[in-house]
Amino acid sequence: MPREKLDKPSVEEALTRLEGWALALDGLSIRRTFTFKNFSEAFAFMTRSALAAEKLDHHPDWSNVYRTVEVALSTHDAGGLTELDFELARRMNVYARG
Ligand SMILES: C[C@H](O)[C@H](O)[C@H]1CNC2=NC(N)=NC(=O)C2=N1
Repeated sequence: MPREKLDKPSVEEALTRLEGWALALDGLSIRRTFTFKNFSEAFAFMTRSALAAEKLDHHPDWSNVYRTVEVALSTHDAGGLTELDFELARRMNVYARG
């Protein structure tokens, strides 16, 4: 999976095909807040996402409060967004659907 930084038009195009995520104000990450029925569902989502992150060798910046999970994805090594961020975001959207 490529780790080259995507240019702004590519980021904007990828975002139009990605439900629920927004570009951070600084343009360096994409963000989404997921809300679940309860803590167990939130934590199950985090477990699945963590395993996917390990497989991709690409890891979320996230925090969990009770039944919400706030996620920011960026590629620190590239100093911005890459295809890996969008791949992990797509997988997280699938896991959130249950
Ligand atoms: C050496 C290792 O591949 C890198 O440090 C990876 C690990 N996971 C990572 N995750 C994220 N989100 N960004 C990175 O730049 C990154 N780099």
